Formats: sequence, C-alpha cells, structure tokens
Amino acid sequence: MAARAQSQRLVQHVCRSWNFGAAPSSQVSGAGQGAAYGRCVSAVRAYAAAAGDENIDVVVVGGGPGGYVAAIKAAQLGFKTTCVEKRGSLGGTCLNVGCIPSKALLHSSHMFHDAQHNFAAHGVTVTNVQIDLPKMMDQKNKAVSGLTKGIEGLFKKNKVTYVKGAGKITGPGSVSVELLEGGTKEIKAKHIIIATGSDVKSLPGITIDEKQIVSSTGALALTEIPEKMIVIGGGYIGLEMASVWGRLGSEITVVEFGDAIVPSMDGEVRKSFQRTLEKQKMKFKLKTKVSKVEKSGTGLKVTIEPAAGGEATTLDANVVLVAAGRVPYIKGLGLEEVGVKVDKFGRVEVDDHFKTSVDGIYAIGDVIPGPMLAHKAEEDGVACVELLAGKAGHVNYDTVPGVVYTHPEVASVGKTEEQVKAAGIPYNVGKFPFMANSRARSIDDADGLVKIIAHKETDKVLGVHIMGPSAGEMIHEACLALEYGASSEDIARTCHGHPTLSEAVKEAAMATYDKPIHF
Ligand SMILES: Cc1cc2nc3c(=O)[nH]c(=O)nc-3n(C[C@H](O)[C@H](O)[C@H](O)COP(=O)(O)OP(=O)(O)OC[C@H]3O[C@@H](n4cnc5c(N)ncnc54)[C@H](O)[C@@H]3O)c2cc1C
Ligand SMILES: NC(=O)c1ccc[n+]([C@@H]2O[C@H](COP(=O)([O-])OP(=O)(O)OC[C@H]3O[C@@H](n4cnc5c(N)ncnc54)[C@H](O)[C@@H]3O)[C@@H](O)[C@H]2O)c1
Repeated sequence: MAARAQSQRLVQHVCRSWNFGAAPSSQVSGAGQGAAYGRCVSAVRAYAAAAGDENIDVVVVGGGPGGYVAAIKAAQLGFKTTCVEKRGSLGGTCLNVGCIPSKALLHSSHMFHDAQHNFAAHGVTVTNVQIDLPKMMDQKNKAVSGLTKGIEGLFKKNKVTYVKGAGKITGPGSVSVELLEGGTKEIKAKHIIIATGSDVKSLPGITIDEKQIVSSTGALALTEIPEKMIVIGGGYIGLEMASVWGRLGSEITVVEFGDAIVPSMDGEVRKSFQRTLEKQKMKFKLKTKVSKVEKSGTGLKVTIEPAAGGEATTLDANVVLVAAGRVPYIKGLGLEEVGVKVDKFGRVEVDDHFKTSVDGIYAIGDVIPGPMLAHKAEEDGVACVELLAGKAGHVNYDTVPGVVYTHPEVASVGKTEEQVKAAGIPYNVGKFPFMANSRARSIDDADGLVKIIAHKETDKVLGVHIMGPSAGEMIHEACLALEYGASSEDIARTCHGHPTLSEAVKEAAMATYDKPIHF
C-alpha cells in the first residue's frame, strides 16, 4: 500500500511539474486541464510499466495450481515474488475450466440423478424433478469466481505481485509481459519459474468449435442437454463429463482407442468400473478411433473405425467431446530462443530440482513430465521454491493419488497389480467389497471394493485401489501408508471409526496379510 501511494504521489508530482494541470479530483480547474492531466498520468504509468520491475527474486509465469502455489510459498519464504497470468483470472485450468467447474457439475447432476432414481428407496418421494440448467451453470460459475477471487486475496495477504498479461522469457532473468490492459512490462528476476500448464490435445480431422464439437471447456458450458453425445477418449475427462451429461439425460457413447478405459487403472478395478458405468447406460466402443466429425443438418456425423484399421461406420450425435488427453502449453513463451529444452512430447525438460537446461529457469506442473494433476502441480510448486530457498524440496510421484470423480469414485495410489507382476515383485493382494461394509449398506451405496497390494515378504504396501462412494477422500490414508512405508498390517491394526466407509480399507488390509472379519 505504501509503495502504491508513493507511486501515486510521484505520478501527480511529474504531471504537475510538467504543467499539465492539477489532479482533476483534487483541484478541478477546467475540463481541458483535467483531460491533459489524465493523458499525462496514463503516459507516465505506461512509461513506468515499460521501465519494469527490478529486484524481483522470483517471477512465476502462469497462475494455475502450480504457479499460484509456487508464488505464495515463495513469498512466504521471503522472496520478492511476482506472478504473471494471461487468463485474466488466477487458478489456471483447474479452477477456471477444470477440476472445480467439473466437480460442481458432477455434484449437481448427481443430486438430480439421486432425486430421480434413489430418493424413493429411502422413503423420500419427490415428483416432477426438473433441471434448471442455467441455474446449475450459475452455481458452477459462482464456485469458480469465488475461488479464483480467493486466490487474488491470498496474493494480497502474502504480498505476491499479480501481473495480468502474457509472459515471454527473453533471457535468463528477463520476462517481457504483454499486458492485458495494453502495453508491455519488463520484469527482471533472479529466478524464473515456468508454470504454463497444458492445453487440449487436438485430433486430426476434428475441429473444435466449443459449441457442438467441444473440448472439456465447451462441455462445461453447454446451454442445452444434448440428446446424443459421443465422447472421444475414455480417460478422466471423458468419463467425468460423460457422467455429468448422462445423468442429465444424454445418451452417451464413449469411443476409446485403447482396449480399456482409464489405461492407468488397476485392471480388475477397471473392469468392475466399466461394468458399473454400463449399468448407468454408458456405451463403450473400445479399440476404436474417430477419424472424422462432420456437420450434418443440425447434428453431427461421426466416422469411427477399428483402431487397428478396418471398415469405417458412422454414428449420429448432437455433441462430440474431444477428451483424448492434454499437451503441455508453451506457446509464445520464447523457450527455443532462450535455449530451454523440451522433450519429444513438448514437455519442458527438468532435473529433479525442477531446473531446466538454462540456469535460473525452472519449470513445474503440467508443463513438465509426471501426472497432469492439480495436486501434483501444487507439490511441484512448493518443492521448487523450497529448493530455491536452500531447503530440501521433494515430490514423490509414486505416491500421487489419482481420483476419477464419477459415482462411485475410483481412487488409487501406487502400483497396479499388472505393474507389480510385470516387475517380478512377489506380492499379496487383499480385497474387501463395500457390500460387506456396514456404512455403505446403511446408505444403500455399496457398489465397489478396496484392493490392496503388498510385498509378499515384507508386507510393505505397494498400491491401493478403491472404487466406492467417497473413494477420493478415503485414498489419503493409503497415500500416508505409502509415504511412511507402512505394511498392510500397520493399516489393519490402526483403529478405524465405526461405522465408516474407511473400515473397508482396514478390512482389505486385514485380508492382505491375514483374513478379514466381515467377509
Ligand atoms: C476438465 C478438467 C478437469 C480436471 N479435473 C481435475 C481434478 O479433478 N483433479 C486434478 O488434480 N486435476 C484435474 N485436472 C487437471 C488440472 O487442471 C491440471 O493438472 C492443473 O490445472 C495443472 O496446473 P498447472 O498450474 O500446471 O497448469 P494450469 O492450471 O494449466 O495453469 C497454467 C496457467 O498459465 C497461464 N499461462 C500460460 N502461458 C502463459 C504465459 N505465457 N504468460 C502468462 N500466463 C500463461 C494459463 O493461462 C493458465 O492459467 C482437470 C483438467 C481438466 C481440463
Ligand atoms: N479427476 C481428475 O483428477 C482429472 C479429471 C480430468 C482431467 N484430469 C487430468 O487431465 C488430463 C487429461 O484428461 P483426458 O481425459 O483428456 O486424458 P487421459 O489421458 O486421462 O485419457 C485420454 C484417453 O483418450 C484415449 N485416446 C487417445 N487418443 C484417442 C483417439 N484418437 N481416439 C479415442 N481415444 C483416444 C486414451 O487412450 C485415453 O484413454 C488427464 O491426464 C488427467 O491427468 C484429471
């Protein structure tokens, strides 16, 4: 605040001394003079902006979960920090067009579906359940704007300078920002952190218009419920958005190139998950690719063919969602000019201290290798600035959980059974179904299981996979177990509250090294 007031006084002083009149608000002496003063203020401000900020310790390019968390942590560690973001709001993909709006719509659509199909079994009768889509979207937008503004508040609280504009690295220690309000700003800093995230992977022959042929961004803002929706890609985005629109009444077909949905998931859990989604009326076309999407009247004609090649067929749809993965976003950053190396997938190459190939330039989050997840980006951000501060920052990518927020949710951490087998590690498996869990039965939401994989000789937990209600909340005791090198017996002998869904984790652990009680 003091710096701002000081610069305000400086601008007034320069304009008065240049005889452009007085500040119109304080000493009004004619419209002409006021306008001249205004022009002078703008000119001096533009000059000051172009002259730039010196003596910055850390400049973070990108204000997503990686970038904004890195900026806050850097400021907390005593670095003079600036964060450059070109979107016009903080929070990146996650808060604006990713995690948050998708979870808002998943929750709203789940409530609608529950009211229609599940309330009656609990003796709650509701008739004529309706969807007010604009209101549903309003609630989503409110959640997004509240959270993005909250980050601006955190920046103020932690004294992070927020520069709105597109940053380009012009050399080690130099970032030139094309300001959203016009003009440019030069920033000189000791350390530059690239946190520019990722963007939708486009597919040949398919042009996204964000109305009928949409990426996740368009799928989060449809103004009508499509009668038929084709989802290209049976991964995280595909299945979450398919759940949203399927629950609201769309007929869903998921076209997946691979021979299974969510390829990173444990095979047994994935099979069970697919069966559950099929019960929810989702249709799957595996080992299939979409080669073309054309407009046909008011709808779309979608050409599909076997992934391995073969005869093409067509499907009709009102909306096609392209959800075949995301790619790192480095457009306009000037990486090639400054010599920052990227790998063949376009990811910025970093060492285990987040250092790029150029001294003083670091990278974190979706733009570097590793799972493209918000919590991983945040951990990268914290570890990166801790290392800059001479501390021991580290992220263990083997214990980053993955959660698909469908219903039931699927959450996992560590190795799948396939991975353990392929690595030739001797192992035990323990499983426990939610059908045998008293809490799941009492709330009539018992689809799914907990599966634990532990080393056969040491009993050390290697992987935990949960499909069930609130799996995304339950997975964290497994993350802790993996972080601390716990055994399945450690989990089993830990007292769990009753009746809770988490007791299924305890029982699965009992089944891993011994026997469960309730199954
Ligand atoms: C629909 C959807 C749902 C998702 N749901 C989840 C979920 O539930 N859980 C989860 O963990 N992950 C989820 N993700 C993934 C998650 O959003 C990303 O992993 C996370 O946002 C990555 O954070 P980041 O900071 O690396 O990048 P981003 O969040 O992409 O942020 C990068 C920011 O940098 C800005 N930027 C880019 N270039 C420049 C430049 N030159 N100058 C200034 N600014 C620039 C961009 O505008 C952007 O705001 C989801 C993604 C999508 C698309
Ligand atoms: N809940 C969450 O944490 C969450 C939610 C959404 C997104 N995300 C993140 O965003 C990233 C992107 O999500 P996504 O679902 O787009 O990617 P994804 O990698 O999860 O899934 C993409 C799927 O598309 C398939 N595919 C690829 N090319 C294809 C083609 N031509 N035709 C048909 N199928 C094809 C792949 O085999 C894969 O199954 C994810 O990697 C994830 O990290 C996370």
